[in-house]
Amino acid sequence: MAIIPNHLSVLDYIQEFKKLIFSSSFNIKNNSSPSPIFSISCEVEPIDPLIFISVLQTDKQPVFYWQNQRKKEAIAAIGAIKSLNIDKNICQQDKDIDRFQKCQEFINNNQKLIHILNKDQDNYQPHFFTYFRFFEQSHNFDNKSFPLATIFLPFIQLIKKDNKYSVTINTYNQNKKEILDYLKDNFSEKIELNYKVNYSQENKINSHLENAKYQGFIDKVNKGLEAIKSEKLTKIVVAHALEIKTENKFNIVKSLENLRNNHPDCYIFSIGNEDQEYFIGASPERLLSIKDNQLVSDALAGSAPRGKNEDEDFLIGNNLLDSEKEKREHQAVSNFIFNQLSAMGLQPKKASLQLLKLSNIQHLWTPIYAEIKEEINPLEIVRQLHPTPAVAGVPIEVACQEIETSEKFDRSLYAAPIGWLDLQGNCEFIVGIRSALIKENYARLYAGAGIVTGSKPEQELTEIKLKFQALLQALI
Ligand SMILES: C=C(O[C@H]1C=CC=C(C(=O)O)[C@@H]1O)C(=O)O
Repeated sequence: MAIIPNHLSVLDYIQEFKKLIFSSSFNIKNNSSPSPIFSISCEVEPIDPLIFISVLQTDKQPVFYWQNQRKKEAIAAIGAIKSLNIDKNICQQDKDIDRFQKCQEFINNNQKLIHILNKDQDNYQPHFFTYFRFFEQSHNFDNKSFPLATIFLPFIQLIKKDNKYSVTINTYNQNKKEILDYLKDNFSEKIELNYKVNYSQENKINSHLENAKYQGFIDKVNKGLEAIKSEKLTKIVVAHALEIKTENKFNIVKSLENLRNNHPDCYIFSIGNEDQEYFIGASPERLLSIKDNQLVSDALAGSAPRGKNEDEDFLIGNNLLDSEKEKREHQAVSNFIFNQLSAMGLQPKKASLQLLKLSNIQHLWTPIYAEIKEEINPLEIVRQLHPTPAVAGVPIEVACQEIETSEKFDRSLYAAPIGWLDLQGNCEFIVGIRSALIKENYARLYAGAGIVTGSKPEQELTEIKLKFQALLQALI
């Protein structure tokens, strides 16, 4: 029996649909209950994932969005039918807790409960969404912010691949027809008709909370150079936080749209938690992707600005490729990824060193490939790869200790893994750089730069200013 009465207005339709998928009447409150979860997928007409989120998101629900224009891919997920948050207290009780392993166990336990009701939609499987803080233990923790690790299976997910769009609903309600009726009834159009654009409000920066903004960064670079000179380490990635307050609340959707327009070669991402706190950004760095057992990881380090014209750009790119100092900074990353994958029994292969040209900056880039022959948990690989020397340094442990003492702010999710995993062992993780933590009218923007022997504080400052500028342009 079709459940949608003919008289439903477009607005009612959305309310009814939200009630159906988020409603507690079908939800078993106890998270440990082994109740079966039914997963229903359906191809839908094209819909902008940002509009999808804006219309369907309700308060107190986590959201996950990412989009890569160059790859013609996007994912959006809302709500959590199952979730696990690993917070600081759990780790204080049990020091040996491995947050990556716990998340993998969460997947293993829950995937047994998932019944895929329409197997014909093979390409569109339910995904788990997950993200981590940079540090497992840190005295800089801001308690109210995101937990050490989060993983969830959403109530609803949209996937765009090339020009195909699909919606997956995970529910305790096994009435597949009822849900499919909604999805097949001009779903995308009805969502779009409900979208209210809120672009009118101008926003202005009220105050820069951090007055001695950049001197602190120069000091940290000099401290890093001293540690390198004393042979404590050979590389350190020094990050800086720029805190701003604006007159009005940040418009997250508008900011993401700006990021998407300005950075078509990056992964644009947004994670929102139940407290309406967001972590958003435009990252060029893929930590890991696995598709049909083929693994790819990007070593990305060594930077230069883009030229004002083609000739200048070509020259700057060539200088970057020839720079002994930039190559050293880069190789620390490619060697680390190569060695970590080898230590796991994989046989990685490095592609040749190349340039990744983004709209505002260019990087040295080495893609690294490996075939996964035996069963290795994707999250175990993530654990082995995080943090890379592109965001920490060499040796990793010493660099992390230095970072902790010299940085006075909470890195939170900055420079840490963000990603999804499906039920067939495919996954994709990015590194959460070029990012900002936002709540209402407050934002903390993050940018970092790798320091090795020969690094010049003023040049590193120019690099992080370039990174901040790109974010600020999108946020305000
Ligand atoms: C740590 C950041 O970038 C890393 C990734 C690529 C290039 C980098 C560099 O050249 O310093 C950094 O290692 C950041 O943007 O916050």
